[in-house]
Amino acid sequence: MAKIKETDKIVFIGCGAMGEAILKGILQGGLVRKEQVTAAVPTAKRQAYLKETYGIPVTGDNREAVAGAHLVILAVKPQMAKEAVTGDLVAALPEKATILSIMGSYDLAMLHDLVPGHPVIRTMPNTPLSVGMGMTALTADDQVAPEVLDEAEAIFQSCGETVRVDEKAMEAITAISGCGPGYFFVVMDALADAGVMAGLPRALAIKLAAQTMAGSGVMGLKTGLHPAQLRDQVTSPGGTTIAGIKALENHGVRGAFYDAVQAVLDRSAALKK
Ligand SMILES: NC(=O)c1ccc[n+]([C@@H]2O[C@H](COP(=O)([O-])OP(=O)(O)OC[C@H]3O[C@@H](n4cnc5c(N)ncnc54)[C@H](OP(=O)(O)O)[C@@H]3O)[C@@H](O)[C@H]2O)c1
Ligand code: PRO
Repeated sequence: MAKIKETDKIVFIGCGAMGEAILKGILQGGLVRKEQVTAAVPTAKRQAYLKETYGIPVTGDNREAVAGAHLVILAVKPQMAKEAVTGDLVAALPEKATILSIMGSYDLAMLHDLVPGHPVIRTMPNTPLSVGMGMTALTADDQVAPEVLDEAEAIFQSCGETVRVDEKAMEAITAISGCGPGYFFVVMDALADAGVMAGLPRALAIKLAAQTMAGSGVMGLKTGLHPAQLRDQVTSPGGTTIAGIKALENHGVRGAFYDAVQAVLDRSAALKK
């Protein structure tokens, strides 16, 4: 894993759910010292929380935050980007600062318009980052120095897996791993509800559903087998699982996922207009 120099300053513009997950990963992973990180968020409550929890410098002034920055992580909602990254802030950026965005549906061209003259890295992480099990895709323009891209990747490796991709894959990746936790929590909740219907206490039903989802995911990763082969291992001929799968197929479970991914692609395209 690439090292981040002790003199390099990392700045978060916005530090909510995702920013905090990344912050926790890099501090706990020992990638940076807390003095090297600054977060800028507008509300006093969030500022106090971040300062108390992580002991990092926190400010409400984005311009002040980026002074001396090596890497600026844009972790605001895409709708807030223009409010957070003003012309004044761009003017205050050190000449060599690289911009790393985690904003969904915000492509490299839009990032260049937002922060002219700076190398930009676009990423798509996901919420399991907060428990060290994230999946992050990265893409960069050709102005990004290879060692800075290595550092960016190390940031996300401190809280999960990473993959470098061509930008044209980013929207599909958003629809699979970026939004995927949302789909799986719906499935987890539904399976737990069905367990409650079958007479299980709620807490037990949720634990069974969650551990089964986690275990199935790890099996997929560790065995490298095709999901259909893993499914076959559960389905005894004439047994119970195949009866359950038939019911899921009758309800169009596969079609539902195709539609979900297409809906994300459509929404992403609409958000860019
Ligand atoms: N959540 C996901 O599953 C996910 C996955 C991949 C990528 N993303 C992307 O990650 C980004 C952040 O999402 P999130 O879920 O972390 O959102 P979030 O929890 O709402 O955090 C947004 C942060 O931005 C801060 N903020 C708002 N206006 C600001 C401004 N003008 N200047 C500086 N900071 C400002 C907020 O500060 P206060 O707390 O003080 O209001 C908050 O800390 C989004 O662009 C999203 O597309 C999210
Ligand atoms: N969550 C963000 C959204 O819902 C981006 C990908 C995952 O827009």
